[in-house]
Amino acid sequence: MALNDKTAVVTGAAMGIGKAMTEILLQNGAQVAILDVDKTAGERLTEELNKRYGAEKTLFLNCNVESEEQIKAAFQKTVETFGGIDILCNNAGILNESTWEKIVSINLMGVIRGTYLALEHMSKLSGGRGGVIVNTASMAGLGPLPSCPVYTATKSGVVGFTRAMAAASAVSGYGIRINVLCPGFVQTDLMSNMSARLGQFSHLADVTQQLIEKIGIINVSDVADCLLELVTDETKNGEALMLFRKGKQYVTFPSFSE
Ligand SMILES: NC(=O)C1=CN([C@@H]2O[C@H](COP(=O)(O)OP(=O)(O)OC[C@H]3O[C@@H](n4cnc5c(N)ncnc54)[C@H](O)[C@@H]3O)[C@@H](O)[C@H]2O)C=CC1
Ligand SMILES: CCCCCC(=O)CC\C=C/C=C/C=C/[C@@H](O)[C@@H](O)CCCC(=O)O
Repeated sequence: MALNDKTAVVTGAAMGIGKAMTEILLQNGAQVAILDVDKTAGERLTEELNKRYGAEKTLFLNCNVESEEQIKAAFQKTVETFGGIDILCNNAGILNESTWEKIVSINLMGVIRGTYLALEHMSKLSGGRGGVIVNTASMAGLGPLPSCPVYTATKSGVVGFTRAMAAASAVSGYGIRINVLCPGFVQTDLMSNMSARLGQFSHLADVTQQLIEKIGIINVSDVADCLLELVTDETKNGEALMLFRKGKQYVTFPSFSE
């Protein structure tokens, strides 16, 4: 899939991995709606990107993925501005084991909300052009991170939701491919103040630090490169792409169909 003049929506796009996703999509010719709950950071980034890529290429929309209403309004504005939606990156996420219901609401329910609302614009069954959805999970969605049980649960949920939705899309004829990214540790703000983010599991911060040293930390640009692969490679649907310092790998899951 060539990205020239395609329209992408990225959630949690004001910084970190979402910002890098936005940049790689712009570099490849897409126009991008930048959705984020942080208005100051979102507006600052948009101003910077406007200078580099042209004001008609980006649109900042203040949006909390906990709110169905706000997502709905943001998608509507994107469609009015750019004429449709071809690519959705459900990327917004947090790590704070103390506010566990909020992690579920943002990391898992935010992905489900975003996907269902985007189908109304993207699905060929409802007059859309089809396209591709990429969800950001984590390596923690493939194997447990003992210091973050709820974060692990949300990311496992995102992996399962993506794979089921990809199969539903293929069988139903939505014309949408749906894939999931599973990065290991990435250098972003989410990795700061780790002990505080672990809540009642802060005593496991050292164990996590050892795992970080063992598997390494990657850069946001490594994740953005993998996003581009999942967006452009039209053979990929229902795939989980894991990446950490050692490299990237499509995950093989057990099959129960035979
Ligand atoms: N940093 C890491 O080591 C890894 C991060 N991830 C995942 O990548 C995604 C992005 O994380 P990072 O860039 O590292 O974090 P970050 O903290 O650097 O950036 C997250 C962005 O999401 C926004 N955001 C937070 N809550 C939101 C909400 N309710 N609605 C809309 N926007 C919201 C923030 O304002 C921020 O701009 C998350 O889903 C995270 O779980 C996955 C694997 C590793
Ligand atoms: C605490 C910071 C979380 C950062 C956000 C992430 O999503 C990063 C997740 C990165 C890696 C997860 C790896 C999970 C590994 C498990 O499968 C398990 O093998 C680890 C068991 C502990 C160990 O072997 O030491």
